[in-house]
Amino acid sequence: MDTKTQDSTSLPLQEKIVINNTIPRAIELVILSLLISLLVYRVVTFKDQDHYFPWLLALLCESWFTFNWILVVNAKWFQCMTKTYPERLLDRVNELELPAVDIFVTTADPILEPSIITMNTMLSLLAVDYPANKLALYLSDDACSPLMFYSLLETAKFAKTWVPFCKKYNVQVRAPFRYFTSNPPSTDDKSLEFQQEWKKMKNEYGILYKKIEIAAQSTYPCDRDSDFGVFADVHRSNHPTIIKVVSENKEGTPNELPHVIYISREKNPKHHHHYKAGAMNVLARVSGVMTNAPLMLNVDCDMYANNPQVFLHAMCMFFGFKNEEDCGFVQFPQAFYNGLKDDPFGTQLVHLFYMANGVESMQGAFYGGSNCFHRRKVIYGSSPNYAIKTGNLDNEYLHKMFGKSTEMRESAAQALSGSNSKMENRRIPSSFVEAAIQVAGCSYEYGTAWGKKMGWMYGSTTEDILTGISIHGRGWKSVYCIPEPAPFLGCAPLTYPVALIQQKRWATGLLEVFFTNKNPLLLTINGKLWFRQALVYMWLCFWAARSVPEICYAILPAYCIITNSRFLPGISELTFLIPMGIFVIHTLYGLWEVKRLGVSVRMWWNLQRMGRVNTMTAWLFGYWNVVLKVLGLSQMVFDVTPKDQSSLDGDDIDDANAGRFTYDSSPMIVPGVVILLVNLTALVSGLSGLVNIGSSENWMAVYGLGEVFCSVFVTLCFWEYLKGLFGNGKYGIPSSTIWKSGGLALLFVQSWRRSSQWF
Ligand SMILES: O=c1ccn([C@@H]2O[C@H](COP(=O)(O)OP(=O)(O)O[C@H]3O[C@H](CO)[C@@H](O)[C@H](O)[C@H]3O)[C@@H](O)[C@H]2O)c(=O)[nH]1
Ligand SMILES: [Mn+2]
Repeated sequence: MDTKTQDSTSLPLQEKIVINNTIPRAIELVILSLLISLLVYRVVTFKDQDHYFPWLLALLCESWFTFNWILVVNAKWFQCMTKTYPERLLDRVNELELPAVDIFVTTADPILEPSIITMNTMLSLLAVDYPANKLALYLSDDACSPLMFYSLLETAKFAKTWVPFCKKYNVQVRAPFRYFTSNPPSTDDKSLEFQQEWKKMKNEYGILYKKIEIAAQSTYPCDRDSDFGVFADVHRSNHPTIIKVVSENKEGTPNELPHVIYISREKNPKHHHHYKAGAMNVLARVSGVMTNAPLMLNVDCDMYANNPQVFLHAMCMFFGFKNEEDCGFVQFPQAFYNGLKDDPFGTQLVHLFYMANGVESMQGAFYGGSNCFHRRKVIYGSSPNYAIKTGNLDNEYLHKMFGKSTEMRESAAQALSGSNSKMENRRIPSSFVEAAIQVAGCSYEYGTAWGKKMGWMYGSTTEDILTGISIHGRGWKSVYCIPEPAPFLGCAPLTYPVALIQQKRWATGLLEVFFTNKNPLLLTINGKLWFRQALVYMWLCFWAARSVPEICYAILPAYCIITNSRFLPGISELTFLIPMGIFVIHTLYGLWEVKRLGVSVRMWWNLQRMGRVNTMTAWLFGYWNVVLKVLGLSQMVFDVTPKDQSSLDGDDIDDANAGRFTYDSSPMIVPGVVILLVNLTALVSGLSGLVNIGSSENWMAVYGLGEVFCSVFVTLCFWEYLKGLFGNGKYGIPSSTIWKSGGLALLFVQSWRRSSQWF
């Protein structure tokens, strides 16, 4: 063996890099000790207060904030990340040994999720750097849309030239809508042949785009007598299963296209379809009987693969750990190609970076619903290092877990015992269509473990976190992989009402997790979830619950100014330094934290204020949703986030107005407007009080400076709402919302004025 190969085979495929975290940790502890001092101070001075109510409320809120801060400190305590070396992979692993991967793309609505976006995602995945005979691409269409099917047929045809083109010229961005937005490559560095092919490809993509656009405009895009006959007279919420093998790599050659399969699972109003989690379970079963790859990748319809090496990075993780337990799944980050500058609505998840690096030192990344490679056997409920031989799995057990389909049970036994990774087991999808239709039926799951003990878990609108926690609860670890360039890019919400709906769904789903049997504390006691990881899950679950103390705290300063009471120490007292210290250090620390990520100060401020605004509006509704659900009064719905097509139509998004707040009549805005109005009333009444006192008296003694400062701060956080009160058209808050909120604000202020004497 020569030295070169010896070196490269001994080098690791992945490496954990520990990041020095001493200074942040010290600052976090300073903040924590200040918070605790504040609590002690409140308790000690409680009996000296003229007004007990604001003091008590402040104590309760601050106790919660301290608890939350402890969860944050725990989450970020050790920081590390895992680096991958795909260039070493093929020295260590023979291409033939690379495992097969079944790829799942979910879509649910051809209007909210334009099919051309989904098709670009498909194209980017068809063209990844990985042997095509190891891949099968499944598209789940919850809308049962003939347009989607038509688009997929056309896309598969286009892919026959697109994929070889990408591979021949090593194209970096393999989603055509992104690739062709940049100018034609300059002449000097590329050959004439490339120039010509580039133009030809661009032209062909233009034709595909046009075809899909025209089809989208007609009610029924295609000929009823052809392949599309099955779509005639179906209703999206009531129809039989449709499964079509769109393209098949029968010869199993690595340079052809992967298999492409269209699935629209059976729907019937009598059976709950469990939204995305339900779709994922159907995908797991259908792919189980059709191709049964040992690994699966799942992406949302808008998340195209932006880095063609992404599969190789994932394999560095799967092959790089000695112990498979250390790599239950591999999660790639969610980033956005259309992210608005400086994240005005606070939806791009940038600030979760330190949390992600923190859990990487524990059990590992959260499953984020998209951009994740799973082991099939992990999804099938197996525990780490639990060796199963096919013969050991008795039929009764398989029946109870996986359902009645014989093919399903056989394939599950293979997956659990690991025998599906053998090349000899390669399957041809079209010979399993019948079996696949059976397992995609809407009543197939009854009496089985799907959604309860294995598969994607039911019971939360954030099925990702629920599924991830149950995997960690069985003792698996996971890894977060952040290669350059960004592995996947998707569509961020582009308007405020859409961002609100998404935030509400997340907050709802996360709190729902707490009320299932996958509760983090339960899984630590009964399962194998690490205690510290459980605390991080708690931090996540409690997003919605944070709304209540935050709202109380945002209203407190106004209450105090209006009722002439106090919730903070006076400015002349030494103890004033405690809350001031918390505010100043926390602010500067937050600024430094995002600065280290290389984002602008403007973005920091947006994250700050939207952190507050989202908590007090969307998350409050998330909280109510869960309360109603726990009381049995309502059921959850998964509202799909609209994916914006304008960015790929080449319509310049109106730059001046991009990121400007728009409003609809959503009730979620009401609490925000009430908080704003109450604080404005307090500031105005405070000011007019000052005028009456005259200059001779010490006005500082009358109004607590701390309270006024807090009130101004809350107003600044809701500055966009203030603009919305006076805005026109969609930029204005609807007058009905203003009236409702105004009424509520008035009610609060009046009742405080009357009742404050008693507390
Ligand atoms: O009944 C449904 C509803 C949704 N989806 C699909 O689910 C995906 C995510 O939906 P989206 O509206 O884009 O939600 P987001 O809030 O953007 O998604 C984030 O949050 C979800 C819930 O936590 C995760 O499932 C996602 O992976 C994660 O990207 C999309 O591909 C949809 O097509 C379905 O397949 N069936
Ligand atoms: Mn999305």
